[in-house]
Amino acid sequence: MSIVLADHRYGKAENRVVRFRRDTARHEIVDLNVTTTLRGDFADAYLSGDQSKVLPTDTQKNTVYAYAKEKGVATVEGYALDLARHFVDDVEPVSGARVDVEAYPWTRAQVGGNEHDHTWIRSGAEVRTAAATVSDGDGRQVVHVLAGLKDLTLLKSTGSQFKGFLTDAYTTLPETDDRVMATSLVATWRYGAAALADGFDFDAAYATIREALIEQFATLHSLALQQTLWHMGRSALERVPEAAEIRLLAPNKHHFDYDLARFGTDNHGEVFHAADRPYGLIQAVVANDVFPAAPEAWA
Ligand SMILES: O=c1[nH]c(=O)c2[nH]c(=O)[nH]c2[nH]1
Repeated sequence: MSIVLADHRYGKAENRVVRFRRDTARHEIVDLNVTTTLRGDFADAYLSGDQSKVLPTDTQKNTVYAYAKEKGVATVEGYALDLARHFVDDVEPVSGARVDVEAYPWTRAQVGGNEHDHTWIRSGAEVRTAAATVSDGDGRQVVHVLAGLKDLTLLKSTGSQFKGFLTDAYTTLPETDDRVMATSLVATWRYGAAALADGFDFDAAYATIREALIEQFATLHSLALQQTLWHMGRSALERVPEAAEIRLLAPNKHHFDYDLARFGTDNHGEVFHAADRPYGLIQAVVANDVFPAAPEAWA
């Protein structure tokens, strides 16, 4: 028997970076949660405790903050990419880096009917995400950028049905042709090489995909959440041809008609019990077959 050290990686998780731009009286805010993960020649740190090749996670943290100033955060994807490239290109033992970024949304406070210059209100629960991975291998560098969103909570009060499903001895679910459909969407898409060239507008692509996802959820008469996810993913990739694939993860946040007949009251789809668990968990990967697969982008 031989016990070996298998996969290992390390980094600084959840660096909370708030970056302002104060060049004019109208300030700008970017509010981030940044996680660095490094892979490379670090086995000795585990096997013998030799730290000579270990870039401390404290240094990684400092770099995250320094880059927010030195390189700026023009887009979250670009910032993640700058950091990931730095760790691989400039720190000898590092052969692979992943930088994950979450961006929290703030909207300007309305004061006297006008947007305030330096006061914001934290808006919504929805979080924008980005992840850049850079790895050395076979004499060339492989770069991937993922972008996405999470906690986008969507609900429609009609336009959704679920019937004709498989039944067996344990099936009790009634068929319905008018139900509430709700989810808290996680969507992550991978950009192809064209998006990694300078000048690609990550913000515009993000807005286009977000809009496509919401529009499909709203306008498609849904036969199942599975069908809705397929249409969301397809529409996103059709509208942003630089996106190679999109992964969708959607909890089915069940809303059950509350039985008011017990009290002699009709309930025509007006009063529901919003159950928080268990929930259906529907997932799909939708891909544009023009692009080669890249499972390593997700590792
Ligand atoms: O859209 C749905 N898909 C399912 O697979 C499923 N299963 C279930 O009980 N309700 C639903 N709804």
